[in-house]
Amino acid sequence: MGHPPACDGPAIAVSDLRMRYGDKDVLTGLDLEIEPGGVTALLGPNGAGKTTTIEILEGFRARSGGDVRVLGVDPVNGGEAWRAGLGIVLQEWRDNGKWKVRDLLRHFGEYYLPYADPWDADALLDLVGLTAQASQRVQTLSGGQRRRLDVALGIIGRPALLFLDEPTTGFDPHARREFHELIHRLTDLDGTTILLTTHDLDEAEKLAERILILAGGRIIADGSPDKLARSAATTAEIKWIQDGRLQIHATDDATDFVRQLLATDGGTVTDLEVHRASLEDAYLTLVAKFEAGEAETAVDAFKEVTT
Ligand SMILES: Nc1ncnc2c1ncn2[C@@H]1O[C@H](COP(=O)(O)OP(=O)(O)OP(=O)(O)O)[C@@H](O)[C@H]1O
Repeated sequence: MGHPPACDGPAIAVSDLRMRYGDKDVLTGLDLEIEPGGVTALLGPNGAGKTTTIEILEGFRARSGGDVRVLGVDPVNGGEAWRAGLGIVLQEWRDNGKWKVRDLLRHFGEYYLPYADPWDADALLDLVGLTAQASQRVQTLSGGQRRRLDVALGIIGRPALLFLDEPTTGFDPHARREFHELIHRLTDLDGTTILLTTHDLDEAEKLAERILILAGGRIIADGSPDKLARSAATTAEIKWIQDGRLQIHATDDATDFVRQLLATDGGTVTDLEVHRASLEDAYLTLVAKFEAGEAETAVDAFKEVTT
């Protein structure tokens, strides 16, 4: 027994998902399909509806309309066995402070016994890098250690699908890098499907092979970080040093420009750098276009480079 029963089809299948709070439409027809395995990042400005979407997928929130299947089941009807297939790491929770780390993990692991073969607490502590803290009380952990414990609690039942809501908020760069390695290990080791929300574009680029951008109540862009970055601007910035002076040039054809530069410079060019638009550039451009009412232009620009 490894994973709890997973489905054969997509891990997540959503069509025409709608959510209205009072008279405010937050989701207005969201379509989404995620195949098992890999990391998908859900991005979007504050208030776009990321948490709402994730909560609907987790079965914590009833939707206003549309069709949703998570591990083949409508979350509204998801029973305990279905829930055991999900791992959930919420934005922040501060319970269980007096528990010792290993004891808390063992305790949580027992809940999964009817459905799955949970991680052994010590093996999991090793995986998340908390072996040295095993006998400490939870309230004495640092922020980064606490977050790693949150992840351990989220994955102890070997979920087929893991939701991470802004997992590295408040991490220092070292803790962030360790966390990213942990996420890679999870997908490599267990084939876990991961859906994460983040405001950190750099993190999305490092972790996810697929990026979804939510704005105006639906997904306005969907593709790899690389393709998304290229959608924003085809212009590259080229920097180099020549005769001891920094030179900067913007061009649509970086390869051709560099070829010509090197062919004609007589060997004096050094420190050559080609800078393409980053995912952050692409994201900000897309969302700005969207908010300026140029939704279709923004989406079309993205489609051009992804199809
Ligand atoms: N229970 C609720 N009742 C009424 N409105 C809500 C409720 N929950 C969320 N909203 C509203 O729905 C919109 C989307 O909120 P949500 O938290 O899903 O966005 P988000 O994309 O996760 O935002 P953030 O990036 O700030 O976390 C916001 O305008 C929010 O005020």
